[in-house]
Amino acid sequence: MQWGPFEKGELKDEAHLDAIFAKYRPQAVLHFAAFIEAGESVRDPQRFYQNNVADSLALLRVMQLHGVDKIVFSSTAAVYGNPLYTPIPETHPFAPLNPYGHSKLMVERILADIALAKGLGYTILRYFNAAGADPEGELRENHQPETHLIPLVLQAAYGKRPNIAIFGTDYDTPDGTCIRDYVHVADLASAHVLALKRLLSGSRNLTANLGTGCGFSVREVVDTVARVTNRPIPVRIAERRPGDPAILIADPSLARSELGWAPAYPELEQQVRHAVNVLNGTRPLQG
Ligand SMILES: NC(=O)c1ccc[n+]([C@@H]2O[C@H](COP(=O)([O-])OP(=O)(O)OC[C@H]3O[C@@H](n4cnc5c(N)ncnc54)[C@H](O)[C@@H]3O)[C@@H](O)[C@H]2O)c1
Ligand SMILES: O=c1ccn([C@@H]2O[C@H](COP(=O)(O)OP(=O)(O)O[C@H]3O[C@H](CO)[C@H](O)[C@H](O)[C@H]3O)[C@@H](O)[C@H]2O)c(=O)[nH]1
Repeated sequence: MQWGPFEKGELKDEAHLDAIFAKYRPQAVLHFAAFIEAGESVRDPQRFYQNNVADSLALLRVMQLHGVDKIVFSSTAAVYGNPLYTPIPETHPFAPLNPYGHSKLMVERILADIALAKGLGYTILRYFNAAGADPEGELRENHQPETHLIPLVLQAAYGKRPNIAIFGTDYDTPDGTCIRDYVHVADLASAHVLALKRLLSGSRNLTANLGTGCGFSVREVVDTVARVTNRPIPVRIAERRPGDPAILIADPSLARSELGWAPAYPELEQQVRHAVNVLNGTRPLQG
């Protein structure tokens, strides 16, 4: 893999952003930076709104200063809240359950308003559950603290935690546990490349879901990790986690038709295999 230059900085440091824009003269921005832990956003909403909304405004100010008028923004399925129906199309009503989801929806609104007022070109990508790891074995996720299901199940498989807690087994789903649409991080990356090319070609603004359209339950995730790692996984049944919808499955048809996007790694097993390969420092074995 060939990497571009890396500059570390804070969105709110407008002088630094200004220098970076002057140095590289970008044509467009891919905006991933955000606080992402929903539970933390409930405990400290101001910090989330400051970081995710106010600091995004700082980025948009610097973009405008440098005449950069194209942006791809990382949004989330959390804007839909508890879905009224699945699969979820982009036209589904918004009802975020926490400040994290609200903060993303606010930035979506800001982008649409600036597009109307100043002609900003944008693509908003609403990811469902990001999963997997770099298929080439170089990159993986590393959250501190980790709250996402798949990396936690992997920790349980390798004895780095005593067990995995399943948050609720009484949901209205076939096995009683929550269902999510896991989308491989490499497929998220390819959607960004397609979105960027489309934006640069002057196409109209777009808001699109990124998911596979298939759902897997928490138990299915645990079973898949057990199968891939060939290790037993101690499970603890726990209370429901507040704010968790029973089922979140994307209708990804807009991303397919508008971006020509089709996930290369829609299978949960393959996503888990890539995460395991990187975790163990091994190069990809299969697929
Ligand atoms: N992981 C998922 O399942 C998921 C799902 C939907 C949407 N998203 C969105 O995708 C994006 C990336 O998520 P991720 O899972 O890689 O999260 P992450 O926490 O691994 O990465 C976010 C990065 O942004 C940086 N950052 C945060 N605020 C910043 C600021 N003000 N200035 C500069 N840097 C800042 C953090 O230091 C971190 O490196 C986020 O916008 C998130 O909301 C993620
Ligand atoms: O220890 C755990 C951790 C999670 N879960 C369950 O596993 C499922 C997935 O949970 P994650 O925390 O991995 O992911 P979320 O669905 O909560 O949220 C993720 O996807 C959302 C969009 O779908 C948001 O974007 C959010 O930022 C992102 O973390 C949920 O049903 C959750 O209750 C457990 O049972 N035990």
